[in-house]
Amino acid sequence: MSAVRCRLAPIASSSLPALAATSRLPLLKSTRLFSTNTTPKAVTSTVDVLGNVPTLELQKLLEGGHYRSVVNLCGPEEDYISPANLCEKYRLRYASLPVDSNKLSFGLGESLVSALSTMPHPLLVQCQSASRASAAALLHVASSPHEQPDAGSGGTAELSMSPESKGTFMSPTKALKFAEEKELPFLGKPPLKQWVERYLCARHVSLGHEDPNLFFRQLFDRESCTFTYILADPRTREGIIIDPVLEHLDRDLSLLDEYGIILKYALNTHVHADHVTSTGCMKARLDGFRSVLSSGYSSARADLHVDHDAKLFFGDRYVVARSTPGHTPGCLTFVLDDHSKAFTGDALLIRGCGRTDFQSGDSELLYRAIWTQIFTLPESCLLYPGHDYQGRECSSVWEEKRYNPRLTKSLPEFKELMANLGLPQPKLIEVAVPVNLEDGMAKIPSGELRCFGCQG
Ligand SMILES: N[C@@H](CCC(=O)N[C@@H](CSS)C(=O)NCC(=O)O)C(=O)O
Repeated sequence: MSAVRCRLAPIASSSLPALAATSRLPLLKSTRLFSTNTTPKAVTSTVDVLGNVPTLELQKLLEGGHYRSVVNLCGPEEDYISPANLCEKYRLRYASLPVDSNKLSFGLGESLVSALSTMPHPLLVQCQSASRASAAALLHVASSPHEQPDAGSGGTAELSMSPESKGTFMSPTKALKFAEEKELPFLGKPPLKQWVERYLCARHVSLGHEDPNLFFRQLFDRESCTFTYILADPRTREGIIIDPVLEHLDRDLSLLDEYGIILKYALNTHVHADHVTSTGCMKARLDGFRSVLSSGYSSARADLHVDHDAKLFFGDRYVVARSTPGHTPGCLTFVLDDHSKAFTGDALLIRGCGRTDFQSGDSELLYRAIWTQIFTLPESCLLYPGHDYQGRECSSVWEEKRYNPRLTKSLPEFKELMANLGLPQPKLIEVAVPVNLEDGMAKIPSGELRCFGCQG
């Protein structure tokens, strides 16, 4: 609440000065025009928004006994008719939460959501033009499950929460659709609209992902900037590892041991060109699991080749393989059963994507795969890439659909861009590709296959 001034007026005592209170009402300080939003607009059944209106009109609204509280978003420097005295007169709760359109922050959104949910309803939210008020009301709707339209309570099915979204927070797209249907005035103010979108996105992707039925760790290799992931069912202790790196075999085996994980599968999202997988060597050190690669690499070595839609179970949980070719022909994205997380390998990177200039890469295939197989996941789905070169850890479908500078281009523009990236070849490509085609094994002079690296 530190970002805003919040003054909650106590419910007035029984001895209310009648006419005296009216005479204390501040006069209009200038000839500023009143808002065009002079009648309350219902955002929900208990939250209305209103612009700046003349005292008598405000009085008529508040004396009727309908509202139980008023939240005023105007700052002290603005010309407006303060509802404070009228609230005192009619024994309504009153809060002043100035919203400066030049200082819109996440914290401000949190304060507004908190105020609008705790003030007694029916509630009137007011500002000059009802723009800030309608933005605040939308944040409240998106954050409050009981305020959200759903099929069961007469709302449109399209606006209802998807079962995959699990949490109680409305998706940014649904919330904005709701705002459009209601013709909320903030939509006409770009800074307010952008603030609302960003607040909704940040809340939406950060909620509902703490899953007590999933053990999850993200690990990093600084040399190749590769991410490795461990997932397990905490009940059965069965788990998987995705894209393990040879140099970290000891680290990963120790962690699996310390976590008490019974490894079922070691998955490679594709045949890597920049580092050697540890899946082959891991098999020399740990029993009971199978290495996995796409059936797109039918001649490559792996214990299991999987097709698009294959489910890989660990305990009661599973990931589904989705074919996302383009960086290489056999790239897979592994999607968690509840669509809360997806492991995109080198198909989709944060604000980027895998290069398509070697290993039979195909930029058109990649573009189509990302749009059809990844961007169709719920917007709240967290995306965990195979690499990040700029210190980022994860993203979401919502973010990448809007902010990925490559994938937001048209297909012809994307193809043009990908054909001219001009990146140097990965330093290890000549070594890594042949070894990874053998599941991280290498032929020793006698022709036998041994673990690459340990040669054991
Ligand atoms: N400098 C690294 C290789 C960097 C690189 O080419 N990364 C690949 C994924 S690993 S094959 C990629 O697709 N990058 C896309 C991009 O836009 O950066 C090395 O020498 O190993």
